[in-house]
Amino acid sequence: MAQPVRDDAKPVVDASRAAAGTRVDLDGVSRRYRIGDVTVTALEQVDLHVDEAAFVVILGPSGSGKTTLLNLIGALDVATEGRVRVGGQDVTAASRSERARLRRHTVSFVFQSFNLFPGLTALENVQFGADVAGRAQARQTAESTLAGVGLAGRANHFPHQLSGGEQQRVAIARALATGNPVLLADEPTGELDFRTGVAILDLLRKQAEAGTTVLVVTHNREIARVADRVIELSSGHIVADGPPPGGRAPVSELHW
Ligand SMILES: Nc1ncnc2c1ncn2[C@@H]1O[C@H](COP(=O)(O)OP(=O)(O)OP(=O)(O)O)[C@@H](O)[C@H]1O
Repeated sequence: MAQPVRDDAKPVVDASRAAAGTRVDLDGVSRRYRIGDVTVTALEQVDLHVDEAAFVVILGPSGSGKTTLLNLIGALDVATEGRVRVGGQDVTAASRSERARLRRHTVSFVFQSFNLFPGLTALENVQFGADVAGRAQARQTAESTLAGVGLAGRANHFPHQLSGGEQQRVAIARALATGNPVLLADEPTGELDFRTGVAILDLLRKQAEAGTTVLVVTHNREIARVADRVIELSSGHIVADGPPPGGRAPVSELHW
């Protein structure tokens, strides 16, 4: 049995980066895909300004543009119109190498589909995050981060030997081990049971409190209750933006 996520799990922060704080700004951002004669608009004229160290949840139905939004902020995709800035750096105008540097040192991702390396163990996957970000003592960082998500006992297991939820926790640990100041998570609790999901949310919350700017995509309205701010997307537009109704709830109050 894997260990549960530790209640005392500490956020992983590279103080030299997080202390600088990193805000995210989108101005008039659209993303359109052209497929033959058809144009699909994934995002339309989105303006969004996120403060450093905020814990933001992006809500919306399937196809509303949530993943597209994260991909643009994380420099995995380029806007068709408008400007995306991360920590003041214009991602839209950045060269390929500048975008690669941003992905290494500023923004880390938890993907919906995990994207773990099948030939690396859980620990090696997590250490990869720390190595790519150039962290000193990458091995120790990886070990403590993996323990923080309750998987110290699975360090030498390969992804195919782990359950979906365990793979998700390795993916989260890999993103945390970078120590990057912006964390983007696409449905990070989708594969997790209630208790593990709540513990992971708590870890992400603490990460934001320690200085990381955290944006979490979800379908789950209950998760949104723990955010500082909830942004709702519908058909590529922001249709609501503000604190959760009733104010921010502690993670311990969640039910799902
Ligand atoms: N590479 C692509 N080519 C064409 N259309 C795309 C592409 N990527 C996304 N889209 C379209 O853009 C819209 C938004 O997609 P996106 O993946 O951002 O939605 P989402 O809210 O993340 O959905 P889900 O919750 O199902 O993951 C959808 O209509 C989708 O079909």
